Amino acid sequence: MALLALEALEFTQIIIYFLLIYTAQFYYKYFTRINPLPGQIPLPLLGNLLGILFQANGEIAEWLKILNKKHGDVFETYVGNNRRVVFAKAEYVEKMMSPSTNSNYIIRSDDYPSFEELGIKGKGILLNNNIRTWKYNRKFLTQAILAPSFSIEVLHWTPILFNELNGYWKEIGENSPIDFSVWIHRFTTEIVFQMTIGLKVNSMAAYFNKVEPSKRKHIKPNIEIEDIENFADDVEKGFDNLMFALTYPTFIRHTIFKKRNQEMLSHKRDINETITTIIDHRRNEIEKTPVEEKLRHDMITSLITANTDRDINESKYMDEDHSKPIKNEEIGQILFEAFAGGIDTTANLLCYIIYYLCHYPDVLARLQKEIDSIFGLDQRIPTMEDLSKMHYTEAIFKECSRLINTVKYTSRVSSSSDVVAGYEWPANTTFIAYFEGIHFNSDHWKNPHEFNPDRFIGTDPQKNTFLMFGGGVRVCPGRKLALVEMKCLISLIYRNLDITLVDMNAPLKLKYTMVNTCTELPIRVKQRTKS
Ligand code: HEM
Repeated sequence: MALLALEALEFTQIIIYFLLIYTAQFYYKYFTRINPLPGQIPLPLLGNLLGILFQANGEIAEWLKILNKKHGDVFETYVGNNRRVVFAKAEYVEKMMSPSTNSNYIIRSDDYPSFEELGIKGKGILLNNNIRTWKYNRKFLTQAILAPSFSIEVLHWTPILFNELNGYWKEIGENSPIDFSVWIHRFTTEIVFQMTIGLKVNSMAAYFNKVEPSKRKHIKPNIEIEDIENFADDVEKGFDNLMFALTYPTFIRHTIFKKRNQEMLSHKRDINETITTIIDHRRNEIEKTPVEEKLRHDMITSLITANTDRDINESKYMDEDHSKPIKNEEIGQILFEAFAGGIDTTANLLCYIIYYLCHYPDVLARLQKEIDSIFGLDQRIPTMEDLSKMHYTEAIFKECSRLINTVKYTSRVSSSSDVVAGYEWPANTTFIAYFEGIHFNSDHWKNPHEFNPDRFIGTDPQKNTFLMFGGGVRVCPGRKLALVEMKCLISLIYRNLDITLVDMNAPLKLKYTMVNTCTELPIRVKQRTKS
């Protein structure tokens, strides 16, 4: 018995010694780190997690805002034991935002252990740090969405789906509040699915049935996947999960938040299953299509047929690693990122735009004047030429993005040592370009907190002072698609509708995950009568 107690004591002592040595080592490394910057002193393993949880409500973006206010344009923060150097000034992010393919800043982040757990390590585009596969996958996405035919398709589908949306709004009537945030996520889901897999998923119809059960519509499913119409919710949950995975160190996720971690993994498995069914469905269709018959030209077909006998891709990207057909799991991750990028970012930005237009009637009047000058009383569908004339509309989009920031920051890891912001940094340093800080920096913007779309009229912002879509080699590949879709939709909305907020005093309700999500935006919709 005494021997056992002695052994237990020894074991406890060993653990205590180990912790003391670990902590001493951690703080030795911390206090002798290269280029010490202001920031909160980290705890071993936890980094600044306590500050993030208790001062910033668990949101890293909010934490950066607090540090930016306290320490200025250059500071540091810790995620677990890993240091992040943060910049909130255009000059400092210049190298990170270099478009050169020889850039030292191609890698977005280090590989978190959660990437392996989620099965996304080295896959897809957004968080893929394997430069070879990232390049290949990105080329596929950009080839599909930057082709002029893709924009033409967006112009074709946006009015059709707007008419469907407005049909439901007419039935709901002008006196009942409508949650624009939910409807617009449903709308962008429908557009993205149409553009990437060529299928209607009845996202808006299903929501109409939910809010107006007495007027239920019959929904004819195009693909037998349970709950596919609610995919926008999956995307939101996916971003929330990713943020959880990026915020909490592994041992915390596996202990205190074990249940939450399991939910995250189970949600990812469900999404994978849904996307695999979508891919199998299309594979089947392709197999059944006679060889002499042309295949539909959409993103999923381009991914499935790549490097096969039925390859529909005009230009072939091949290297020693990529001469074989793309595997299902890789196709799935690329598709998911196209869905996620296309659904959430655009939908949330449209919420900010509607909110600001309701609060600034003079800006709305100028937008309406621009739209009327392009379209008059003509109800024709917008063309690319029409969209190219919508300068004031685009300025509004930019000003809303500057003030609300759909994405508040991005990161890059240096591949070799470099001088940044006047300091020499070793290779493998992680830098954060804090967009929100840059967008509010009074060195770059006059009266930065004022809503003024005119600041984007007639002059281009100084280099790297406006980073709505990020920059450099990892700039958002969906930027053109997003602008075409949003201009087309806004022109349709304000040619046909008068929109008012249910509560003019309510602030915009936002929650930051990987994107700045508008959680609710109750509006009233009145059909516009033109005289
Ligand atoms: C208003 C709409 C959008 C905004 C504000 C937005 C913003 C951004 C930002 C800030 C980044 C990070 C860039 C960087 O690190 O420098 C990004 C990356 C990305 N976006 Fe978008 N985005 C939008 C729409 C889209 C759409 C429609 C798609 C897809 C169809 C998309 C797909 C992606 C992908 C795949 C990446 C990762 C690129 C890479 O790592 O190489 N985004 N986006």
